[in-house]
Amino acid sequence: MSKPVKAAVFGTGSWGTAFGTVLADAGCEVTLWSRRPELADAVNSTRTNPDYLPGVELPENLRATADAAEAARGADFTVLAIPSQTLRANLAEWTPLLAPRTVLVSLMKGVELGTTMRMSEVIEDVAKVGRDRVAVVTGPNLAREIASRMPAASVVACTDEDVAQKLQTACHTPYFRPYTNTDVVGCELGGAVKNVIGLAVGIADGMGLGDNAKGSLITRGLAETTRLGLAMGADPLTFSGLAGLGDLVATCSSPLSRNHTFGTNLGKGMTLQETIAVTKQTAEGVKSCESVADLARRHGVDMPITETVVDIVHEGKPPVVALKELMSRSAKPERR
Ligand SMILES: NC(=O)c1ccc[n+]([C@@H]2O[C@H](COP(=O)([O-])OP(=O)(O)OC[C@H]3O[C@@H](n4cnc5c(N)ncnc54)[C@H](O)[C@@H]3O)[C@@H](O)[C@H]2O)c1
Ligand SMILES: O=P(O)(O)OC[C@H](O)CO
Repeated sequence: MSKPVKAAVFGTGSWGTAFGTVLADAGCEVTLWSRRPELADAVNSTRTNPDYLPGVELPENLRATADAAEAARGADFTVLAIPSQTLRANLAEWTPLLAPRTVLVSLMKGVELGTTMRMSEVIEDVAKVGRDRVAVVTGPNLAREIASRMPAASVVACTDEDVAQKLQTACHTPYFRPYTNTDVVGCELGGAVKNVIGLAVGIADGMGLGDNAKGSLITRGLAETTRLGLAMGADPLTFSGLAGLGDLVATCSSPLSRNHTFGTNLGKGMTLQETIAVTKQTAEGVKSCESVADLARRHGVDMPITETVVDIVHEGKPPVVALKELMSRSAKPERR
């Protein structure tokens, strides 16, 4: 009998715990690394994650530890599920502990501030591994639904198709259907930019602008994501797939999305500080809107919705003023 696949998941937040559950349900032996020992103890003693996924029963073959070395030991897959902006510092600490041939898997949907690096690039840079040892999981995957074993499809991206297929097998369950893709650039951009568009749609919802506005923002948001992707060498078809359109639809329609909810609060008139105070979990678009806008400028790509989100979130522009400016941009053909 072959040995079970071992997975270490760094991050016991919503998605780390939910994806760890997927891996465990698919037959892997899973160890979650938790920053706080008391959360690791709670996971092991109650078989739940009371802080992030209360009420969801966790599988027996998933356990937690606050000891990073213990989590990393012998892992075939080392999954990273922490905020994008802390990845570099966290991974620098964990790199000496990694199992020799482990595949590093990013669950994160963000772009690093300052460097404008995608998460897989940060991983290659810090852990000094080739891109064939780095994979990305992305798509319409709201953690709470997946932890409740509700059906979803996803994308497992790696430049090495064999590695993508191994991870696909490791996380395939009756409720979680992963597809492989070798377009890592497109898959990561789809995931990071949808958070920014999710903020924009949330703002529009909070302002009560209606479903036509939502449909327009999703579609034009996808157009600007695709423009950026093309400039960065991504396959444009990736953006009509799960990592692009699929994730945008889920994020922009769900009250479970932190980015959508964050935007809704801003659109209703809460200040940035008030909105941050009521947001308990990672809403990546709040920081990544700046790095995505930076990336767009570096590639000479026009991203008006992203720029508008930056203006509202970071420059304090009132949403009504931003809306007026967005709508009064010069008229142009749809495909440019
Ligand atoms: N929640 C979802 O539905 C979902 C789905 C797909 C992708 N993602 C992405 O996954 C990533 C993680 O999101 P999440 O939902 O699990 O967030 P979360 O806020 O629920 O959990 C974040 C985890 O990171 C830990 N953490 C926070 N700051 C840290 C630091 N400085 N050092 C080490 N650990 C730290 C927290 O303790 C927590 O365990 C994000 O990039 C997000 O966009 C989330
Ligand atoms: O809660 P959000 O806004 O981070 O979205 C969660 C997932 O990325 C949806 O696929």
